[in-house]
Amino acid sequence: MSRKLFSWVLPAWKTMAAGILLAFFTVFSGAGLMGTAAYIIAAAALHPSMEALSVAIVGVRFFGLSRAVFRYAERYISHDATFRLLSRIRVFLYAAVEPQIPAAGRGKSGEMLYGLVSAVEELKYVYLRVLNPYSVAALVLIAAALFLALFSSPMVYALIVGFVAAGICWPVLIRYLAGSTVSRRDRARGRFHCLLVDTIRGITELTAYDAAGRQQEQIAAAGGNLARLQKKKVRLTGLADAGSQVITSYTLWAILFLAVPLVYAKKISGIDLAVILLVVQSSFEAVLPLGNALYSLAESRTAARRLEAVQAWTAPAASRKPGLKPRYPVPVEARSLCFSYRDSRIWTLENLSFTLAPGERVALVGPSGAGKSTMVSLLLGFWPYQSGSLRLGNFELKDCDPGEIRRHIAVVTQHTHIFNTTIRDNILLARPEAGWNELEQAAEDAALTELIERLPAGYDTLTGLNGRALSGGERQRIAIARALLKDAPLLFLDEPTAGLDPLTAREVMAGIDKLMAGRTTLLVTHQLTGLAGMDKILVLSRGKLVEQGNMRELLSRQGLFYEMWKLQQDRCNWSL
Ligand SMILES: Nc1ncnc2c1ncn2[C@@H]1O[C@H](COP(=O)(O)OP(=O)(O)OP(=O)(O)O)[C@@H](O)[C@H]1O
Repeated sequence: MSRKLFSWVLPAWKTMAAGILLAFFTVFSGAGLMGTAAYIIAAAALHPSMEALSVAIVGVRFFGLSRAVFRYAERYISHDATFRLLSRIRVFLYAAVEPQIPAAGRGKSGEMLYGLVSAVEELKYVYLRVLNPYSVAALVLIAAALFLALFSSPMVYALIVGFVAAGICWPVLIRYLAGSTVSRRDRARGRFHCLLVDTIRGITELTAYDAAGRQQEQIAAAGGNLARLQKKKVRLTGLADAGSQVITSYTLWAILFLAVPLVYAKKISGIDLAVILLVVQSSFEAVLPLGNALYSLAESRTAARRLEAVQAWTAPAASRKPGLKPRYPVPVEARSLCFSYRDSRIWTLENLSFTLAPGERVALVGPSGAGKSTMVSLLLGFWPYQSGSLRLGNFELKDCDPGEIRRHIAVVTQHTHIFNTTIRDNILLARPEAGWNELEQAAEDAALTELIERLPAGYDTLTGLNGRALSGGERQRIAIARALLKDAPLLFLDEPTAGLDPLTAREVMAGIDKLMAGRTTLLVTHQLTGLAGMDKILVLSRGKLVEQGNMRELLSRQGLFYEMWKLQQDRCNWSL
Protein backbone atom coordinates (compact mmCIF):
# COMPACT_ATOMS: atom_id res chain seq x y z
CA MET A 1 0.00 0.00 0.00
CA SER A 2 1.38 3.43 -0.86
CA ARG A 3 2.35 5.73 1.97
CA LYS A 4 -0.36 8.24 1.07
CA LEU A 5 -3.02 5.51 1.01
CA PHE A 6 -1.79 4.37 4.39
CA SER A 7 -1.99 7.91 5.80
CA TRP A 8 -5.65 8.14 4.75
CA VAL A 9 -6.52 4.78 6.23
CA LEU A 10 -4.59 5.06 9.49
CA PRO A 11 -6.68 7.68 11.37
CA ALA A 12 -9.79 5.48 11.14
CA TRP A 13 -8.01 2.37 12.42
CA LYS A 14 -10.26 1.99 15.48
CA THR A 15 -13.48 1.98 13.45
CA MET A 16 -11.86 -0.27 10.89
CA ALA A 17 -10.63 -2.68 13.58
CA ALA A 18 -14.16 -2.77 15.05
CA GLY A 19 -15.54 -3.54 11.58
CA ILE A 20 -13.01 -6.35 11.15
CA LEU A 21 -13.88 -7.89 14.55
CA LEU A 22 -17.58 -7.71 13.82
CA ALA A 23 -17.07 -9.28 10.38
CA PHE A 24 -15.07 -12.05 12.07
CA PHE A 25 -17.85 -12.67 14.59
CA THR A 26 -20.36 -12.77 11.73
CA VAL A 27 -18.42 -15.57 10.03
CA PHE A 28 -17.85 -17.19 13.41
CA SER A 29 -21.60 -17.16 14.15
CA GLY A 30 -22.30 -18.51 10.67
CA ALA A 31 -19.90 -21.38 11.28
CA GLY A 32 -21.40 -21.91 14.74
CA LEU A 33 -24.90 -21.98 13.26
CA MET A 34 -23.93 -24.52 10.61
CA GLY A 35 -21.97 -26.60 13.12
CA THR A 36 -24.78 -26.79 15.69
CA ALA A 37 -27.38 -27.36 12.96
CA ALA A 38 -25.25 -30.19 11.53
CA TYR A 39 -24.94 -31.62 15.02
CA ILE A 40 -28.72 -31.63 15.56
CA ILE A 41 -29.50 -33.16 12.16
CA ALA A 42 -26.79 -35.81 12.41
CA ALA A 43 -27.57 -36.62 16.03
CA ALA A 44 -31.34 -36.76 15.33
CA ALA A 45 -30.72 -39.78 13.13
CA LEU A 46 -29.76 -41.67 16.28
CA HIS A 47 -33.08 -40.73 18.03
CA PRO A 48 -31.56 -39.08 21.10
CA SER A 49 -33.66 -37.52 23.89
CA MET A 50 -34.66 -33.88 23.56
CA GLU A 51 -32.49 -33.10 26.56
CA ALA A 52 -29.40 -34.32 24.73
CA LEU A 53 -30.14 -31.88 21.95
CA SER A 54 -31.21 -28.94 24.11
CA VAL A 55 -27.75 -27.26 24.22
CA ALA A 56 -27.41 -27.55 20.41
CA ILE A 57 -30.93 -26.14 19.94
CA VAL A 58 -30.04 -23.13 22.12
CA GLY A 59 -26.81 -22.85 20.09
CA VAL A 60 -28.75 -22.72 16.80
CA ARG A 61 -31.00 -19.98 18.16
CA PHE A 62 -28.07 -18.05 19.59
CA PHE A 63 -25.89 -18.24 16.47
CA GLY A 64 -28.87 -17.57 14.20
CA LEU A 65 -29.62 -14.35 16.04
CA SER A 66 -26.04 -13.29 16.72
CA ARG A 67 -25.12 -13.74 13.06
CA ALA A 68 -27.82 -11.28 12.00
CA VAL A 69 -26.89 -8.80 14.76
CA PHE A 70 -23.15 -8.99 13.97
CA ARG A 71 -23.81 -8.66 10.25
CA TYR A 72 -25.92 -5.54 10.82
CA ALA A 73 -23.35 -3.97 13.16
CA GLU A 74 -20.52 -4.90 10.82
CA ARG A 75 -22.20 -3.27 7.81
CA TYR A 76 -22.94 -0.19 9.88
CA ILE A 77 -19.38 0.17 11.18
CA SER A 78 -17.72 -0.73 7.87
CA HIS A 79 -19.74 1.88 6.02
CA ASP A 80 -18.93 4.40 8.71
CA ALA A 81 -15.22 3.59 8.30
CA THR A 82 -15.50 3.84 4.51
CA PHE A 83 -17.26 7.21 4.65
CA ARG A 84 -14.64 8.54 7.08
CA LEU A 85 -11.96 7.41 4.67
CA LEU A 86 -13.86 9.03 1.80
CA SER A 87 -14.25 12.33 3.61
CA ARG A 88 -10.51 12.45 4.34
CA ILE A 89 -9.68 11.74 0.70
CA ARG A 90 -12.17 14.36 -0.49
CA VAL A 91 -10.74 17.02 1.81
CA PHE A 92 -7.25 16.14 0.57
CA LEU A 93 -8.48 16.28 -3.01
CA TYR A 94 -10.15 19.64 -2.60
CA ALA A 95 -7.04 21.13 -1.00
CA ALA A 96 -4.92 19.75 -3.85
CA VAL A 97 -7.25 20.68 -6.71
CA GLU A 98 -8.33 24.15 -5.66
CA PRO A 99 -4.98 25.77 -6.53
CA GLN A 100 -5.06 23.88 -9.85
CA ILE A 101 -8.18 25.59 -11.14
CA PRO A 102 -6.31 28.05 -13.39
CA ALA A 103 -4.30 25.13 -14.80
CA ALA A 104 -7.40 23.00 -15.25
CA GLY A 105 -8.80 25.76 -17.39
CA ARG A 106 -6.33 24.77 -20.09
CA GLY A 107 -8.40 22.04 -21.67
CA LYS A 108 -7.74 19.10 -19.41
CA SER A 109 -10.36 19.88 -16.81
CA GLY A 110 -12.84 17.22 -18.02
CA GLU A 111 -10.29 14.46 -17.88
CA MET A 112 -8.84 15.77 -14.66
CA LEU A 113 -12.19 16.11 -12.93
CA TYR A 114 -13.50 12.74 -14.03
CA GLY A 115 -10.18 11.07 -13.24
CA LEU A 116 -10.18 12.48 -9.74
CA VAL A 117 -13.82 11.71 -8.99
CA SER A 118 -13.44 8.11 -10.13
CA ALA A 119 -10.14 7.83 -8.20
CA VAL A 120 -11.95 8.77 -5.02
CA GLU A 121 -14.67 6.23 -5.79
CA GLU A 122 -12.08 3.49 -6.25
CA LEU A 123 -10.15 4.39 -3.13
CA LYS A 124 -13.15 3.89 -0.92
CA TYR A 125 -12.92 0.15 -1.62
CA VAL A 126 -9.44 -0.22 -0.21
CA TYR A 127 -10.91 -1.02 3.19
CA LEU A 128 -13.99 -2.98 2.07
CA ARG A 129 -12.26 -5.12 -0.55
CA VAL A 130 -8.72 -5.44 0.73
CA LEU A 131 -8.05 -4.58 4.36
CA ASN A 132 -11.24 -5.95 5.87
CA PRO A 133 -11.43 -9.30 4.01
CA TYR A 134 -7.72 -10.11 4.51
CA SER A 135 -7.85 -9.37 8.24
CA VAL A 136 -11.08 -11.31 8.69
CA ALA A 137 -9.69 -14.26 6.71
CA ALA A 138 -6.60 -14.35 8.97
CA LEU A 139 -8.75 -14.36 12.14
CA VAL A 140 -11.11 -17.00 10.75
CA LEU A 141 -8.18 -19.18 9.74
CA ILE A 142 -6.82 -19.08 13.30
CA ALA A 143 -10.23 -19.89 14.83
CA ALA A 144 -11.02 -22.69 12.34
CA ALA A 145 -7.50 -24.18 12.71
CA LEU A 146 -7.89 -24.24 16.52
CA PHE A 147 -11.26 -25.95 16.09
CA LEU A 148 -9.85 -28.61 13.73
CA ALA A 149 -6.83 -29.11 15.99
CA LEU A 150 -9.30 -30.64 18.50
CA PHE A 151 -9.73 -33.51 16.02
CA SER A 152 -6.58 -33.96 13.90
CA SER A 153 -3.49 -32.07 12.75
CA PRO A 154 -3.56 -33.16 9.05
CA MET A 155 -6.99 -31.54 8.76
CA VAL A 156 -5.47 -28.30 10.09
CA TYR A 157 -2.78 -28.45 7.38
CA ALA A 158 -5.41 -29.07 4.70
CA LEU A 159 -7.34 -26.06 5.93
CA ILE A 160 -4.21 -23.85 5.90
CA VAL A 161 -3.36 -24.99 2.36
CA GLY A 162 -6.94 -24.22 1.25
CA PHE A 163 -6.86 -20.76 2.81
CA VAL A 164 -3.43 -19.92 1.37
CA ALA A 165 -4.48 -21.18 -2.08
CA ALA A 166 -7.74 -19.21 -2.09
CA GLY A 167 -6.48 -16.14 -0.25
CA ILE A 168 -2.98 -15.67 -1.65
CA CYS A 169 -2.07 -17.90 -4.62
CA TRP A 170 -5.32 -17.45 -6.53
CA PRO A 171 -5.48 -13.62 -6.10
CA VAL A 172 -1.81 -13.41 -7.17
CA LEU A 173 -2.64 -15.41 -10.31
CA ILE A 174 -5.67 -13.21 -11.04
CA ARG A 175 -3.53 -10.09 -10.60
CA TYR A 176 -0.94 -11.62 -12.95
CA LEU A 177 -3.60 -12.39 -15.56
CA ALA A 178 -4.90 -8.82 -15.26
CA GLY A 179 -1.44 -7.53 -16.24
CA SER A 180 -1.68 -3.92 -17.28
CA THR A 181 -5.51 -3.98 -17.51
CA VAL A 182 -5.82 -1.82 -14.41
CA SER A 183 -3.74 1.07 -15.75
CA ARG A 184 -5.01 0.68 -19.31
CA ARG A 185 -8.63 0.76 -18.14
CA ASP A 186 -7.83 3.81 -16.04
CA ARG A 187 -6.34 5.64 -19.03
CA ALA A 188 -9.11 4.49 -21.38
CA ARG A 189 -11.75 5.81 -18.98
CA GLY A 190 -9.97 9.16 -18.69
CA ARG A 191 -9.69 9.46 -22.48
CA PHE A 192 -13.34 8.51 -23.01
CA HIS A 193 -14.65 11.07 -20.55
CA CYS A 194 -12.28 13.76 -21.82
CA LEU A 195 -13.66 13.22 -25.32
CA LEU A 196 -17.22 13.43 -24.05
CA VAL A 197 -16.62 16.67 -22.14
CA ASP A 198 -14.73 18.12 -25.10
CA THR A 199 -17.56 17.21 -27.47
CA ILE A 200 -20.23 18.78 -25.29
CA ARG A 201 -18.19 21.97 -24.91
CA GLY A 202 -17.34 22.20 -28.58
CA ILE A 203 -20.69 21.11 -30.01
CA THR A 204 -21.22 24.46 -31.79
CA GLU A 205 -17.87 24.29 -33.62
CA LEU A 206 -18.30 20.60 -34.39
CA THR A 207 -21.72 21.21 -35.92
CA ALA A 208 -20.62 24.34 -37.80
CA TYR A 209 -17.62 22.57 -39.36
CA ASP A 210 -19.56 19.37 -40.00
CA ALA A 211 -17.08 17.50 -37.81
CA ALA A 212 -19.61 15.88 -35.47
CA GLY A 213 -19.44 12.57 -37.37
CA ARG A 214 -15.66 12.30 -36.98
CA GLN A 215 -15.93 13.17 -33.31
CA GLN A 216 -18.60 10.49 -32.90
CA GLU A 217 -16.28 7.94 -34.47
CA GLN A 218 -13.54 8.89 -32.01
CA ILE A 219 -15.96 8.56 -29.11
CA ALA A 220 -17.15 5.19 -30.40
CA ALA A 221 -13.53 3.97 -30.71
CA ALA A 222 -12.66 5.19 -27.21
CA GLY A 223 -15.90 3.69 -25.83
CA GLY A 224 -15.19 0.38 -27.59
CA ASN A 225 -11.70 0.23 -26.10
CA LEU A 226 -13.07 0.98 -22.65
CA ALA A 227 -15.82 -1.64 -23.02
CA ARG A 228 -13.20 -4.25 -24.06
CA LEU A 229 -11.12 -3.56 -20.96
CA GLN A 230 -14.26 -3.46 -18.82
CA LYS A 231 -15.24 -6.90 -20.16
CA LYS A 232 -11.80 -8.23 -19.32
CA LYS A 233 -12.24 -6.99 -15.78
CA VAL A 234 -15.67 -8.64 -15.49
CA ARG A 235 -14.26 -11.91 -16.86
CA LEU A 236 -11.45 -11.79 -14.30
CA THR A 237 -13.93 -11.10 -11.50
CA GLY A 238 -15.98 -14.12 -12.57
CA LEU A 239 -12.85 -16.26 -12.79
CA ALA A 240 -11.73 -15.09 -9.36
CA ASP A 241 -15.07 -16.06 -7.76
CA ALA A 242 -15.27 -19.40 -9.57
CA GLY A 243 -11.67 -20.27 -8.61
CA SER A 244 -12.32 -19.52 -4.95
CA GLN A 245 -15.38 -21.79 -5.02
CA VAL A 246 -13.39 -24.60 -6.63
CA ILE A 247 -10.64 -24.30 -4.01
CA THR A 248 -13.28 -24.38 -1.24
CA SER A 249 -14.77 -27.59 -2.68
CA TYR A 250 -11.37 -29.28 -3.04
CA THR A 251 -10.44 -28.35 0.52
CA LEU A 252 -13.70 -29.87 1.74
CA TRP A 253 -12.94 -33.02 -0.24
CA ALA A 254 -9.46 -33.15 1.26
CA ILE A 255 -10.80 -32.78 4.79
CA LEU A 256 -13.45 -35.44 4.11
CA PHE A 257 -10.72 -37.68 2.77
CA LEU A 258 -8.72 -37.18 5.98
CA ALA A 259 -11.71 -37.43 8.32
CA VAL A 260 -13.38 -40.64 7.04
CA PRO A 261 -10.51 -42.95 8.19
CA LEU A 262 -10.71 -41.25 11.61
CA VAL A 263 -14.41 -42.16 11.79
CA TYR A 264 -13.56 -45.80 10.93
CA ALA A 265 -10.81 -45.75 13.54
CA LYS A 266 -13.43 -44.39 16.00
CA LYS A 267 -11.21 -41.40 16.74
CA ILE A 268 -14.08 -39.08 15.79
CA SER A 269 -17.80 -39.79 15.55
CA GLY A 270 -19.99 -39.54 12.44
CA ILE A 271 -21.67 -36.54 14.06
CA ASP A 272 -18.27 -34.84 14.43
CA LEU A 273 -17.65 -35.45 10.73
CA ALA A 274 -20.82 -33.58 9.76
CA VAL A 275 -19.99 -30.71 12.15
CA ILE A 276 -16.40 -30.45 10.89
CA LEU A 277 -17.39 -30.29 7.23
CA LEU A 278 -20.06 -27.65 7.71
CA VAL A 279 -17.86 -25.51 9.98
CA VAL A 280 -15.03 -25.64 7.45
CA GLN A 281 -17.39 -24.84 4.59
CA SER A 282 -18.77 -21.82 6.51
CA SER A 283 -15.29 -20.59 7.40
CA PHE A 284 -14.48 -20.36 3.69
CA GLU A 285 -17.02 -17.55 3.53
CA ALA A 286 -14.08 -15.42 4.73
CA VAL A 287 -11.80 -16.23 1.77
CA LEU A 288 -14.33 -16.04 -1.05
CA PRO A 289 -14.01 -12.23 -1.45
CA LEU A 290 -10.20 -12.47 -1.64
CA GLY A 291 -10.03 -13.68 -5.27
CA ASN A 292 -10.26 -10.11 -6.49
CA ALA A 293 -8.53 -8.42 -3.57
CA LEU A 294 -5.15 -7.87 -5.23
CA TYR A 295 -6.82 -6.58 -8.37
CA SER A 296 -8.79 -4.12 -6.22
CA LEU A 297 -5.58 -3.17 -4.40
CA ALA A 298 -3.92 -2.41 -7.76
CA GLU A 299 -6.91 -0.22 -8.68
CA SER A 300 -6.70 1.62 -5.38
CA ARG A 301 -2.97 2.19 -5.78
CA THR A 302 -3.43 3.54 -9.30
CA ALA A 303 -6.15 5.84 -7.94
CA ALA A 304 -3.93 6.96 -5.04
CA ARG A 305 -1.08 7.70 -7.45
CA ARG A 306 -3.42 9.83 -9.56
CA LEU A 307 -4.41 11.87 -6.52
CA GLU A 308 -0.80 12.17 -5.36
CA ALA A 309 0.17 13.43 -8.81
CA VAL A 310 -2.35 16.24 -8.46
CA GLN A 311 -0.80 17.23 -5.19
CA ALA A 312 2.68 17.19 -6.74
CA TRP A 313 1.58 19.90 -9.19
CA THR A 314 0.97 22.31 -6.37
CA ALA A 315 3.70 24.06 -4.49
CA PRO A 316 3.36 23.49 -0.75
CA ALA A 317 1.21 26.35 0.51
CA ALA A 318 3.16 28.85 2.54
CA SER A 319 1.42 30.01 5.65
CA ARG A 320 2.63 33.58 5.94
CA LYS A 321 -0.14 36.15 5.78
CA PRO A 322 0.70 39.39 3.98
CA GLY A 323 -1.71 41.24 6.28
CA LEU A 324 -2.27 44.20 3.94
CA LYS A 325 -5.03 46.68 4.79
CA PRO A 326 -7.91 47.66 2.52
CA ARG A 327 -7.85 51.23 1.22
CA TYR A 328 -4.05 51.45 1.65
CA PRO A 329 -2.57 51.04 -1.82
CA VAL A 330 0.52 48.86 -1.79
CA PRO A 331 3.48 48.70 -4.15
CA VAL A 332 4.19 45.66 -6.32
CA GLU A 333 7.75 44.93 -7.29
CA ALA A 334 9.25 42.28 -9.59
CA ARG A 335 13.01 41.70 -9.69
CA SER A 336 14.62 39.32 -12.23
CA LEU A 337 11.44 37.28 -12.18
CA CYS A 338 11.52 34.00 -14.14
CA PHE A 339 8.68 31.56 -14.60
CA SER A 340 7.88 28.58 -16.82
CA TYR A 341 4.89 26.23 -16.85
CA ARG A 342 5.70 22.73 -15.69
CA ASP A 343 5.43 21.19 -19.17
CA SER A 344 7.35 23.97 -20.91
CA ARG A 345 11.08 23.93 -21.70
CA ILE A 346 11.41 27.68 -22.14
CA TRP A 347 10.79 30.59 -19.78
CA THR A 348 7.26 31.97 -20.17
CA LEU A 349 8.38 35.05 -18.24
CA GLU A 350 12.07 35.82 -18.31
CA ASN A 351 14.02 38.15 -16.13
CA LEU A 352 11.20 40.65 -15.54
CA SER A 353 11.90 43.69 -13.38
CA PHE A 354 9.30 46.40 -12.83
CA THR A 355 7.55 48.36 -10.07
CA LEU A 356 3.95 49.40 -9.49
CA ALA A 357 4.15 52.30 -7.05
CA PRO A 358 1.32 52.60 -4.44
CA GLY A 359 -1.84 53.82 -6.19
CA GLU A 360 -0.18 53.76 -9.61
CA ARG A 361 -2.19 52.77 -12.71
CA VAL A 362 -0.10 50.51 -14.89
CA ALA A 363 -1.03 48.86 -18.18
CA LEU A 364 0.50 45.59 -19.30
CA VAL A 365 0.43 45.21 -23.07
CA GLY A 366 2.05 43.01 -25.69
CA PRO A 367 1.30 40.64 -28.55
CA SER A 368 -0.79 37.53 -27.98
CA GLY A 369 1.12 34.87 -26.05
CA ALA A 370 3.58 37.41 -24.61
CA GLY A 371 2.77 36.26 -21.05
CA LYS A 372 0.39 38.98 -19.80
CA SER A 373 -2.23 36.64 -18.30
CA THR A 374 0.57 34.51 -16.89
CA MET A 375 1.88 37.58 -15.05
CA VAL A 376 -1.56 38.16 -13.54
CA SER A 377 -1.79 34.48 -12.53
CA LEU A 378 1.56 34.79 -10.77
CA LEU A 379 0.40 37.89 -8.93
CA LEU A 380 -2.73 36.01 -7.85
CA GLY A 381 -0.55 33.24 -6.44
CA PHE A 382 -1.88 30.58 -8.87
CA TRP A 383 1.61 29.47 -9.84
CA PRO A 384 4.89 29.51 -7.93
CA TYR A 385 7.69 31.30 -9.83
CA GLN A 386 11.02 29.56 -10.19
CA SER A 387 13.46 32.40 -9.56
CA GLY A 388 13.72 36.11 -8.88
CA SER A 389 11.48 38.05 -6.58
CA LEU A 390 7.87 39.26 -6.66
CA ARG A 391 6.82 41.42 -3.73
CA LEU A 392 3.52 42.84 -2.54
CA GLY A 393 4.42 45.60 -0.15
CA ASN A 394 7.06 44.05 2.09
CA PHE A 395 5.97 40.49 1.41
CA GLU A 396 7.61 38.05 -0.97
CA LEU A 397 4.68 36.38 -2.73
CA LYS A 398 6.28 32.93 -2.75
CA ASP A 399 6.37 32.94 1.05
CA CYS A 400 2.73 33.94 1.45
CA ASP A 401 -0.40 31.85 1.62
CA PRO A 402 -1.97 32.25 -1.89
CA GLY A 403 -5.48 32.38 -0.38
CA GLU A 404 -4.40 35.26 1.84
CA ILE A 405 -2.83 37.10 -1.10
CA ARG A 406 -6.08 36.92 -3.03
CA ARG A 407 -7.98 38.48 -0.14
CA HIS A 408 -6.12 41.71 -0.92
CA ILE A 409 -6.78 41.70 -4.64
CA ALA A 410 -9.87 42.56 -6.68
CA VAL A 411 -10.08 41.18 -10.21
CA VAL A 412 -12.15 42.00 -13.26
CA THR A 413 -11.56 39.66 -16.18
CA GLN A 414 -12.84 39.37 -19.71
CA HIS A 415 -15.11 36.43 -18.86
CA THR A 416 -17.06 37.33 -15.76
CA HIS A 417 -18.93 34.34 -14.47
CA ILE A 418 -22.46 35.15 -13.40
CA PHE A 419 -23.99 32.57 -11.07
CA ASN A 420 -27.54 31.34 -11.49
CA THR A 421 -28.89 33.34 -8.60
CA THR A 422 -30.09 36.88 -7.89
CA ILE A 423 -28.29 40.08 -8.91
CA ARG A 424 -27.82 40.80 -5.20
CA ASP A 425 -26.08 37.46 -4.49
CA ASN A 426 -23.95 37.84 -7.59
CA ILE A 427 -22.61 41.17 -6.35
CA LEU A 428 -22.33 40.02 -2.73
CA LEU A 429 -20.09 37.16 -3.87
CA ALA A 430 -17.16 39.52 -3.23
CA ARG A 431 -18.18 40.25 0.38
CA PRO A 432 -21.30 38.39 1.60
CA GLU A 433 -21.35 40.30 4.90
CA ALA A 434 -21.61 43.75 3.18
CA GLY A 435 -24.56 45.85 4.31
CA TRP A 436 -27.43 47.14 2.18
CA ASN A 437 -25.96 50.65 1.84
CA GLU A 438 -22.60 49.32 0.69
CA LEU A 439 -24.33 47.09 -1.86
CA GLU A 440 -26.35 50.01 -3.23
CA GLN A 441 -23.28 52.25 -3.37
CA ALA A 442 -21.26 49.63 -5.27
CA ALA A 443 -24.14 49.11 -7.73
CA GLU A 444 -24.46 52.86 -8.25
CA ASP A 445 -20.71 53.39 -8.81
CA ALA A 446 -20.73 50.51 -11.30
CA ALA A 447 -23.68 52.17 -13.14
CA LEU A 448 -25.99 49.25 -12.39
CA THR A 449 -28.80 51.21 -10.69
CA GLU A 450 -30.72 51.92 -13.87
CA LEU A 451 -30.62 48.27 -14.91
CA ILE A 452 -31.70 47.07 -11.46
CA GLU A 453 -34.63 49.51 -11.40
CA ARG A 454 -35.77 48.18 -14.77
CA LEU A 455 -35.69 44.54 -13.68
CA PRO A 456 -38.98 42.98 -12.46
CA ALA A 457 -37.71 41.99 -9.02
CA GLY A 458 -34.88 44.55 -8.75
CA TYR A 459 -31.92 43.15 -6.81
CA ASP A 460 -33.82 39.86 -6.39
CA THR A 461 -34.10 39.20 -10.12
CA LEU A 462 -32.63 35.85 -11.13
CA THR A 463 -29.88 36.10 -13.73
CA GLY A 464 -30.47 32.67 -15.30
CA LEU A 465 -27.90 29.99 -16.00
CA ASN A 466 -24.50 31.60 -16.63
CA GLY A 467 -26.12 35.05 -16.57
CA ARG A 468 -28.16 34.40 -19.73
CA ALA A 469 -30.47 37.29 -18.87
CA LEU A 470 -27.61 39.85 -18.91
CA SER A 471 -25.72 41.55 -21.74
CA GLY A 472 -21.90 41.57 -21.91
CA GLY A 473 -21.71 45.15 -20.59
CA GLU A 474 -24.07 44.37 -17.69
CA ARG A 475 -21.98 41.37 -16.69
CA GLN A 476 -18.84 43.51 -16.63
CA ARG A 477 -20.63 46.09 -14.50
CA ILE A 478 -21.53 43.36 -12.02
CA ALA A 479 -17.84 42.43 -11.98
CA ILE A 480 -16.96 46.07 -11.25
CA ALA A 481 -19.57 46.23 -8.46
CA ARG A 482 -18.05 43.06 -6.97
CA ALA A 483 -14.57 44.59 -7.09
CA LEU A 484 -15.82 47.85 -5.54
CA LEU A 485 -17.47 45.92 -2.75
CA LYS A 486 -14.35 43.91 -2.05
CA ASP A 487 -12.45 47.15 -1.47
CA ALA A 488 -9.02 45.56 -1.91
CA PRO A 489 -5.81 47.65 -2.16
CA LEU A 490 -4.77 45.93 -5.40
CA LEU A 491 -6.76 45.76 -8.61
CA PHE A 492 -6.06 43.51 -11.58
CA LEU A 493 -8.00 44.04 -14.77
CA ASP A 494 -7.59 41.42 -17.48
CA GLU A 495 -9.14 42.73 -20.72
CA PRO A 496 -12.26 43.99 -18.92
CA THR A 497 -13.76 45.55 -22.05
CA ALA A 498 -12.81 42.92 -24.62
CA GLY A 499 -15.73 41.89 -26.80
CA LEU A 500 -17.83 44.96 -25.93
CA ASP A 501 -18.96 47.56 -28.47
CA PRO A 502 -17.16 50.94 -28.16
CA LEU A 503 -20.07 52.71 -26.42
CA THR A 504 -20.55 49.99 -23.82
CA ALA A 505 -16.78 49.71 -23.42
CA ARG A 506 -16.65 53.44 -22.66
CA GLU A 507 -19.39 53.08 -20.02
CA VAL A 508 -17.61 50.12 -18.45
CA MET A 509 -14.33 52.04 -18.44
CA ALA A 510 -16.07 54.90 -16.61
CA GLY A 511 -16.95 52.41 -13.85
CA ILE A 512 -13.39 51.07 -13.90
CA ASP A 513 -12.04 54.62 -13.49
CA LYS A 514 -13.90 54.87 -10.19
CA LEU A 515 -12.62 51.46 -9.24
CA MET A 516 -9.00 52.40 -9.90
CA ALA A 517 -9.10 55.47 -7.67
CA GLY A 518 -6.70 54.98 -4.76
CA ARG A 519 -5.77 51.43 -5.74
CA THR A 520 -2.59 50.04 -7.23
CA THR A 521 -3.86 48.84 -10.61
CA LEU A 522 -2.55 46.52 -13.28
CA LEU A 523 -4.57 46.58 -16.49
CA VAL A 524 -3.92 43.89 -19.10
CA THR A 525 -5.19 45.05 -22.46
CA HIS A 526 -4.89 44.83 -26.23
CA GLN A 527 -6.65 48.16 -26.59
CA LEU A 528 -3.80 50.68 -26.90
CA THR A 529 -5.76 53.81 -27.70
CA GLY A 530 -7.21 54.58 -24.27
CA LEU A 531 -3.96 54.30 -22.33
CA ALA A 532 -3.10 58.02 -22.08
CA GLY A 533 -4.53 58.11 -18.55
CA MET A 534 -2.25 55.31 -17.31
CA ASP A 535 0.80 56.28 -15.25
CA LYS A 536 2.96 53.64 -16.83
CA ILE A 537 2.82 51.06 -19.61
CA LEU A 538 4.81 47.81 -19.50
CA VAL A 539 5.38 46.20 -22.89
CA LEU A 540 5.91 42.45 -22.90
CA SER A 541 7.13 40.40 -25.83
CA ARG A 542 7.79 36.65 -25.65
CA GLY A 543 7.98 36.80 -21.89
CA LYS A 544 10.47 39.67 -21.76
CA LEU A 545 9.86 43.24 -20.72
CA VAL A 546 10.98 45.14 -23.80
CA GLU A 547 9.77 48.67 -23.01
CA GLN A 548 8.26 50.69 -20.20
CA GLY A 549 7.20 54.30 -19.76
CA ASN A 550 4.12 56.45 -20.20
CA MET A 551 2.21 56.63 -23.48
CA ARG A 552 4.02 59.74 -24.70
CA GLU A 553 7.47 58.31 -23.99
CA LEU A 554 6.66 55.00 -25.67
CA LEU A 555 5.24 56.63 -28.77
CA SER A 556 8.24 58.89 -29.15
CA ARG A 557 10.60 55.90 -28.73
CA GLN A 558 9.01 54.31 -31.83
CA GLY A 559 9.60 50.74 -30.59
CA LEU A 560 7.23 47.75 -30.32
CA PHE A 561 4.51 49.73 -28.55
CA TYR A 562 4.54 52.36 -31.29
CA GLU A 563 4.30 49.65 -33.98
CA MET A 564 1.31 47.99 -32.29
CA TRP A 565 -0.35 51.35 -31.68
CA LYS A 566 0.21 52.40 -35.31
CA LEU A 567 -1.31 49.14 -36.58
CA GLN A 568 -4.38 49.70 -34.44
CA GLN A 569 -4.69 53.27 -35.68
CA ASP A 570 -4.40 52.14 -39.30
CA ARG A 571 -7.04 49.49 -38.74
CA CYS A 572 -9.38 52.12 -37.31
CA ASN A 573 -8.76 54.35 -40.33
CA TRP A 574 -9.43 51.47 -42.77
CA SER A 575 -12.70 50.69 -41.10
CA LEU A 576 -13.86 54.30 -41.30
N1 LIG B 1 -1.58 26.73 -18.04
C1 LIG B 1 -0.65 26.79 -18.99
N2 LIG B 1 0.12 25.70 -19.21
C2 LIG B 1 1.07 25.73 -20.17
N3 LIG B 1 1.35 26.79 -20.94
C3 LIG B 1 0.60 27.91 -20.77
C4 LIG B 1 -0.43 27.96 -19.78
N4 LIG B 1 -0.98 29.19 -19.84
C5 LIG B 1 -0.34 29.87 -20.81
N5 LIG B 1 0.62 29.11 -21.37
C6 LIG B 1 1.56 29.52 -22.42
O1 LIG B 1 2.28 30.61 -21.93
C7 LIG B 1 2.47 31.59 -22.93
C8 LIG B 1 1.90 32.94 -22.45
O2 LIG B 1 0.49 32.81 -22.38
P1 LIG B 1 -0.44 33.98 -21.79
O3 LIG B 1 -1.83 33.47 -21.81
O4 LIG B 1 0.12 34.44 -20.52
O5 LIG B 1 -0.24 35.10 -22.91
P2 LIG B 1 -1.04 36.45 -23.09
O6 LIG B 1 -0.03 37.49 -23.35
O7 LIG B 1 -1.97 36.68 -21.96
O8 LIG B 1 -1.86 36.12 -24.41
P3 LIG B 1 -3.28 36.72 -24.88
O9 LIG B 1 -3.08 38.18 -25.07
O10 LIG B 1 -3.54 36.02 -26.17
O11 LIG B 1 -4.27 36.36 -23.82
C9 LIG B 1 1.80 31.07 -24.18
O12 LIG B 1 2.79 30.48 -25.00
C10 LIG B 1 0.83 30.03 -23.67
O13 LIG B 1 0.66 28.99 -24.61
